[in-house]
Amino acid sequence: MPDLMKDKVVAITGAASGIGLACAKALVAEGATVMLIDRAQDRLEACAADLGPRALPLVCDLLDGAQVSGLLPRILDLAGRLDVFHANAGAYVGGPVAEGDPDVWDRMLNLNINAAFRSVHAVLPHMIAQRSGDILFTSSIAGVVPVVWEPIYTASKFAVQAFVHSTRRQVAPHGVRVGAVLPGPVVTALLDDWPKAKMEEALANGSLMQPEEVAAAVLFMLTRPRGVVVRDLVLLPNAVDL
Ligand SMILES: NC(=O)c1ccc[n+]([C@@H]2O[C@H](COP(=O)([O-])OP(=O)(O)OC[C@H]3O[C@@H](n4cnc5c(N)ncnc54)[C@H](O)[C@@H]3O)[C@@H](O)[C@H]2O)c1
Ligand SMILES: OC[C@@H](O)[C@@H](O)[C@@H](O)CO
Repeated sequence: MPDLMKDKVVAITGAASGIGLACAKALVAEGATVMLIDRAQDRLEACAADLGPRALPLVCDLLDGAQVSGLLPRILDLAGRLDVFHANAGAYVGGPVAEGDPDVWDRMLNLNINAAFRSVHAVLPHMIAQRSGDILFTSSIAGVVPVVWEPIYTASKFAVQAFVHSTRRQVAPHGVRVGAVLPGPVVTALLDDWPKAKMEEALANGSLMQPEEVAAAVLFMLTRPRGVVVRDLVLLPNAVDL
């Protein structure tokens, strides 16, 4: 069995779909025990069953602050330790600001920013105490390029980038690494919001990646020597002009 992640315990949010699920598969295949965290209980349990005994489902609504605060004890109960926390869950809203619905923005901003930061807050003391660990975000190309067709989503991922860079510097002296993978468009349910014509054009001209490409990048990031951090890894379909 490949064993690049043998004996490591990894927790991934948004693991019942898309990029989170692909990362879970890649890490289980490399010997990790993976806590699959998601609110979609049925999908989550089906995914965990599919991945085998080293994939453990943990149902959590990340928009519920109390559930997020309780994540660490639940992870430790199930897996005994925590080496990697992958704050991956996120949502997408695109379109013109003038025509947007601020209540819809609020739900996305709460998930992409507040829930992600709260989840890191819940697990960081454990990593600092053990003087080792990895915090990894799924950010986006929209975290470093102001994407004109998705200003609110772009703002959410710029916030993620600011958090990654500043928190990384706080916790590096404690042996904890913080980094982000920043993909361009990936074929997942997240892009259901894209106009049909845009999706068809992207599929036809090769400007969409598969989630497995992101999982391979995540595995690369997590398997660098402990003294090296990949702070930002931007990953684009080469046909994307961003
Ligand atoms: N798909 C892309 O093009 C793309 C590109 C760059 C970055 N990203 C980022 O990748 C991450 C994952 O997105 P994806 O494309 O795999 O999307 P996805 O929709 O396939 O998966 C998102 C998962 O998050 C879960 N989730 C949503 N709200 C939740 C909540 N309140 N509590 C718990 N779980 C919740 C969903 O149930 C789902 O399983 C997001 O942060 C997204 O911004 C996606
Ligand atoms: O729209 C371009 C990208 O921002 C988007 O497809 C993707 O990065 C979503 O995170």
